[in-house]
Amino acid sequence: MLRVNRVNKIQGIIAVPGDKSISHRSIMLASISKGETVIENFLRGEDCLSTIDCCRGLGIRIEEEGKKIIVYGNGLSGLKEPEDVLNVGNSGTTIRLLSGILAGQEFLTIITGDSSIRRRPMARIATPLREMGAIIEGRDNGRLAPLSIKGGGLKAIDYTLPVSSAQVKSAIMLAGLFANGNTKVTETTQSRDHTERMLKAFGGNVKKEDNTIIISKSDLYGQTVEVPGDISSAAFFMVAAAAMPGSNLTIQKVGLNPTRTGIIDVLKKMGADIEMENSFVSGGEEIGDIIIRGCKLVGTCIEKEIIPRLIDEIPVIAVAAALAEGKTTITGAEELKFKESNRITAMVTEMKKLGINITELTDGMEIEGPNIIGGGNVESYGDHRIAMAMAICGLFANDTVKISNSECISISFPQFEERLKEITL
Ligand SMILES: O=C(O)C1=C[C@@H](OP(=O)(O)O)[C@@H](O)[C@H](O)C1
Ligand SMILES: C=C(OP(=O)(O)O)C(=O)O
Repeated sequence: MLRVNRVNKIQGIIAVPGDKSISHRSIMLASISKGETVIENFLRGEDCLSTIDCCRGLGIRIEEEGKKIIVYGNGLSGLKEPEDVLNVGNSGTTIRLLSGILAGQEFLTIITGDSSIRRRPMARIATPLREMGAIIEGRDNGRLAPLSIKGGGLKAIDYTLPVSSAQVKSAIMLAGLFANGNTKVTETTQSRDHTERMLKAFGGNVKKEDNTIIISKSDLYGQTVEVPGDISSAAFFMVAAAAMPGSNLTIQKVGLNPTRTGIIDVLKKMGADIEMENSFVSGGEEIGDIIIRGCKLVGTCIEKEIIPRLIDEIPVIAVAAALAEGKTTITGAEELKFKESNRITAMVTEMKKLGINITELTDGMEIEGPNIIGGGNVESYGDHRIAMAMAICGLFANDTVKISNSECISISFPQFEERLKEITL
């Protein structure tokens, strides 16, 4: 149980842990590359540790040397049939991206995860991977994990994503590395493009024509990867500082890939005082410091087009909206129903418990502010982003906010409480 009390301001200079999406991808690409990959600032959150476990289960040697992770890649055809079921824990990114790699392997793998993973939709990856030639079975007529995957002999496909999802896009791209011909993936709304960027950095044959990515069989070579700070973790402190007048916070070396910076655009639209400094590029990813000064925010309208650029930040954006003057509407966000929890219902239910004026919509939510936030007991639903968003509510509440099942925070941000203590006065 995490207890959070009201504070007067947010102040300091901090760093947040490594980006979760980039950490997962660095282990997976390194595992199928030739030679060694050294990963710096890898996120030691439970989800990324699950990716390490799964790749070890596929016969890859992965070692921790001080702060670095070293992966001894075996090349494109160097994975081995696992002796046991692979378990991704709570990580959707692990099961979906790894399924793309497993579709390229002639051996059998059975892959599963925790109760949340076993409820999340897998047909979105199984359908295109089957079209490429992989044999994938699962519960509910092949739609739910555990999944069994037997691949090999893949053929390239030309696929338009029916939902905007970087996980589905990446699964097809990774399978495309093992397929004969040019695999094409088209997306109507741009989702995070870390797989495209990292594949290029590892020597992969990948190019983009308009909104279509084209990939073909190519050897990958081990690299040094410097993982930027996770903007999705930074978002919790960004909202706290932006909405609390008198605050002044610097978050150093955060990933500023434009496919991830929707949170900055939205907070600015809400009147927040945010600046970026010391920008540089490493491994094809933009990195920089974010400086936030607190002020009064105003409500805004968030629609479908921007959702993929801030999908994981919506729970904490709802908190910013509760503190802002006027109405905030979030629509076109149905995908939130398929995350670790149904994040629309979870945020609406829990914020209501603290007296916040919030209404559930079929594809989002509507929040009328500003609210006087009360204390009380709230639930995390075992969802790290819900737990941290509710903790940010506590910083503004007139009594203690107690979040049960808050251990799940270690899935993406094990040092969340420590960092929060460092910046609150
Ligand atoms: O590719 C990734 O690393 C991720 C993609 C997003 O999921 P979807 O692809 O399901 O939108 C996001 O919500 C998740 O936290 C990480
Ligand atoms: C949805 C998330 O992750 P995943 O899909 O990897 O479980 C998240 O981190 O918010």
